[in-house]
Amino acid sequence: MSLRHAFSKLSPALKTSVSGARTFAASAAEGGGRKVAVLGAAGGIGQSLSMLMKMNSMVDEVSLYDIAGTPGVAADISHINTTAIAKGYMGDEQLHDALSGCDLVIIPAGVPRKPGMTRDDLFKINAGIVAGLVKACAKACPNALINMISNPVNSTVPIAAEVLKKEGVYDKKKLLGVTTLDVVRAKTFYAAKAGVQVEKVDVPVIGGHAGITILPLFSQATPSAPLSDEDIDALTIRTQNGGTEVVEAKDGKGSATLSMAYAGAMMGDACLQGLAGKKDIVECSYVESPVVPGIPYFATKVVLGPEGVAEIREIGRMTDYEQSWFEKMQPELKASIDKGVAFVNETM
Ligand SMILES: NC(=O)C1=CN([C@@H]2O[C@H](COP(=O)(O)OP(=O)(O)OC[C@H]3O[C@@H](n4cnc5c(N)ncnc54)[C@H](O)[C@@H]3O)[C@@H](O)[C@H]2O)C=CC1
Ligand SMILES: O=C([O-])CC(=O)C(=O)O
Repeated sequence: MSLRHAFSKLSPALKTSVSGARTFAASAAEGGGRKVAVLGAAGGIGQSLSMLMKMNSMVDEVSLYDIAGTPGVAADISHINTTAIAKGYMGDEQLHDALSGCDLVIIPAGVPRKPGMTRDDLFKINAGIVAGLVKACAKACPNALINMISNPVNSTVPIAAEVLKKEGVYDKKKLLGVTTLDVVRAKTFYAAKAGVQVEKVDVPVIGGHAGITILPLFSQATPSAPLSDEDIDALTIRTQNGGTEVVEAKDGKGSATLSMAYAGAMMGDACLQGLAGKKDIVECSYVESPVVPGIPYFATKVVLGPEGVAEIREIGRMTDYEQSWFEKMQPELKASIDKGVAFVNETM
C-alpha cells in the first residue's frame, strides 16, 4: 500500500502535507500556525508522533521535549521537507521554553508495560511524571489543549485535572484523555470480521482505557453487519485486550508505539481542526463528563471546537450485552479516578 493511500483517511491538513501537494503552511484562516509540543518525544510513541505532527500542515512548530535524546530526534525530523519547524528541548530547565506559546500539548511521557503488568502497575512512576509535566503546562501554556496518552489514562487524566485546579487554570474543555487507539482497534477488528471496507467503519468506544473499562459499542457500528453474539463477544474482548496483545507480542520490549503514534496523530489533528473552527469534528475521548452519574470522567464521542471539547455526546442505546459490561466497568473506573485525585491531594 502506498503511503499516499495509507493516509487517504487523514484530514486535508495532514493529507496535503504528506502528499507534498502543498509546501507552504496552511494560512491562519485554514487553521495553520499552530505550535504543538510532544512531551516524551524521544520515546517509542514520541518519535513517530513527533514526525507525524511535523507532517501536519496546520502545525508551524513541533516542540520535542524529553529528559534525554531530543536533540538527535529533532535533528532527524527537522530534515523532513514539510513546513513545520522541529525543535528539541531536553531536561527540566528547557521545559518552559518547549511549552511557551503552545496550542496543543501531547503527553506520551512515562514507562510502558511489560508482560504480566496492568496499566495500573505504571501508576507509581507515571503519576509523578505526568503531574510534573502538567504543572509546567499550567505555568507556560495555560490555554493549551492537553492530550493525555501516558498510562494509566483512567488515573492520569484526573491527576492532570487536579494539578491544573491547584494551579488555578483548569478548564475541563481543554483536557482530553486519548482513547483513540481503542477506536482504531475496534474499527480494524470489526471490519475484518464483518467483511466491510475498514476506511468506511465507525465504532464508538466508551468508558476508559484499561481492560474491562474499554467498551466498544458494536451495536452502533456502521456499516452494520449481522454478526453473531459469539462474534460480538470475541470482538469486544479482543478490543479490551488489544494493548495486552501487543505487550505480549513485543515480549518485554514495551507496548504499542506505532499504532499509538498513528492514533495520537489522528486525535491531535482532530483537536487542531476543532481549534480552527472546522465543523463536525468528532472523536471518542476520556474527559470530565456528566454522562454517567457518579463517574466524573468517562469516554464517549465528543465534538471538538475552537475551545476544545464543545459538546459531550450521550452513550446512546446499548444492547443487554453492552449494558452488562457498562455496569461491570464502573467500580474499576471510579477507583482509578479516586486514586488519581488522592495522589495529587496527598503529594502536591
Ligand atoms: N493511551 C494509550 O492508548 C496508550 C498509552 N501508552 C502509554 O504511553 C506511555 C509511553 O509509552 P512509550 O512511548 O512506549 O514508552 P517509552 O519508554 O518508549 O518512552 C517514554 C519516554 O518518556 C520519557 N520520559 C520519562 N520521564 C519523563 C519526563 N519527566 N519528562 C519527559 N519525558 C519523560 C522517557 O525518557 C522516554 O523517552 C506509557 O505510559 C504507555 O503505557 C502506550 C500505548 C497506548
Ligand atoms: O497496553 C498498554 O500498556 C499500552 C496501551 O495503553 C495500549 O496499547 O492500549
